[in-house]
Amino acid sequence: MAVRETPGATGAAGAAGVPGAAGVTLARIAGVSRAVAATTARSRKTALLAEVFAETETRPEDVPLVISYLSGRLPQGRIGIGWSALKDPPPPAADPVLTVAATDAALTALAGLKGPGSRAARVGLVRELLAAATEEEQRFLTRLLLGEVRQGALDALALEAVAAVAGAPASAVRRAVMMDGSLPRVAGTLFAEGPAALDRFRLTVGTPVLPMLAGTAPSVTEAVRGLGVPCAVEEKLDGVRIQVHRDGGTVRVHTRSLDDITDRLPEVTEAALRIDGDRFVLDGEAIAVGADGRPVPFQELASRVGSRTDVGSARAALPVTPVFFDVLAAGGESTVDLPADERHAVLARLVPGPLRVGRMVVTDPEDARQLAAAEEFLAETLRRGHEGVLVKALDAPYAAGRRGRSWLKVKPVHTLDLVVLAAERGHGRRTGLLSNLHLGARAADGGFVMLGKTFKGLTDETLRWQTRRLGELAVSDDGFTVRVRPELVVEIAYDGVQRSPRYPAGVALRFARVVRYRPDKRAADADTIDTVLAARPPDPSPDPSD
Ligand SMILES: Nc1ncnc2c1ncn2[C@@H]1O[C@H](COP(=O)(O)OP(=O)(O)OP(=O)(O)O)[C@@H](O)[C@H]1O
Repeated sequence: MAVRETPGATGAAGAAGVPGAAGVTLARIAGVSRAVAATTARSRKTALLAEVFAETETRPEDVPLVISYLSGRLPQGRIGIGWSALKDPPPPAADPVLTVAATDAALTALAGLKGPGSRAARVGLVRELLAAATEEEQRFLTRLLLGEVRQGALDALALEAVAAVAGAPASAVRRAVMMDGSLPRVAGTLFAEGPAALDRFRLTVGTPVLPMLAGTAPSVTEAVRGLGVPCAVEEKLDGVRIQVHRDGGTVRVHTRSLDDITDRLPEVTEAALRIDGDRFVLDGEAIAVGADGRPVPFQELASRVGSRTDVGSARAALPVTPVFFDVLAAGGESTVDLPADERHAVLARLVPGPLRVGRMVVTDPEDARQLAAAEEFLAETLRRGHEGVLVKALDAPYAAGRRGRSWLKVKPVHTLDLVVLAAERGHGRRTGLLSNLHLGARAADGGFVMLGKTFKGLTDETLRWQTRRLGELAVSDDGFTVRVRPELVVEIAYDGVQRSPRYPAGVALRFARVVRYRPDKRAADADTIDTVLAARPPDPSPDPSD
């Protein structure tokens, strides 16, 4: 494997970290990463990024890699390299000649190794890669491979920098990214082909786009008043988000993270084929309703969606129904830019009433009687066993992939989506299993702040699953606590927040318990420490578990 470019190929400019024909070096990325983290000024960060993007002019194929590495993502996803393979690096190279392209080639080769002996081969390849890296590059690479390069806010800055360098309006780049879901990919095309290529990133029936997400509001009244415009108040159904694409006789069903689950939910395909229309994209929720007419708990539904085997008997045991609340395309034409009330009119023409979410409309956000009716709608929705409501501004377009300010969810049960930072080995009945989870919220600097631990709420099946999964993510193990790459998101119920000097934020969760894992979320989607503190004021009573 050739991970080292010959110094002659990069020339003097290459040695200084500026790309020649061979491309951007890892040293350059490590330097920019450090400089961006060290400045708080947004404009300076954007300028630093624009500078490095401009250097890829002769090699636009490097742009996706530069963006991915700077934001701490590996295009290969998980590659099965843990701390043990990285802790004793070989002597570093003297000069920075390792390019991002060569690094990517090495990691692709490494990720492709499977089967017996592959672990040793992976370790061998990683050592070869490290040997080609300078000391600074080794440090960056190690952090990258362990998932420690976290630049949460980088994507928005990188988008502005990409637009500036390519001479395209930021709004056009943002739109393309919404449709494609990947800034690295959009930037690569933009740099290679110019701004006209952005037109290609349009919503097309058959290609999933990231769904629009909701913010949170403490009450219906505050949500409606906060939006300040006519709103729809819709049932919040507790199921699995589905995006259904029908193109003639072909239907594809995608999850919120764009996984294709068509084969697992045949009922959804059948329902989509019964709709009177042939080229459309619908956004909704797959729910399961019990014999009593109430929705069944999400966990049961999740195991149905998660299992690929024996769909037939799973379906017989727990049939699901799609319920739609938005339309992204109809008659083959994108509707995402239409305001929500027009989209709803399209939805109502296309989808029969029983397959549409229950809703009411508030025409005047200051009208006390309408607000009272909206509060009553929430109460009634909860009585029928649903989770809460979504309040949606009727004048807003569909903001794919964004936690829009025009959708606000209101639900009484507060849970947090936290990231598993580590797990302790269990004892007694749980010997041999990873049990007590260390839970972290996202911090402003891209890291995580630990807020507590829990081993409650875990079923035997979940314990076995998490032991296996956390083992794969392990970065260190002192025999008691296994630290992991911060990737798994878990939904936690809790009774409040209390002061606790033992935790870095000075607060800890009271009676935290696991509700469910959220495989549909990434660590970047987890709740922030600010959300946690805003949701529940610290309680001055001491931590009973201290
Ligand atoms: N009427 C509805 N409109 C939009 N989303 C709905 C609706 N009913 C249920 N949902 C679900 O609620 C989610 C919206 O909340 P949000 O975007 O915050 O996702 P989330 O973080 O998964 O929320 P939660 O954990 O509260 O379910 C959607 O992803 C969708 O799955």
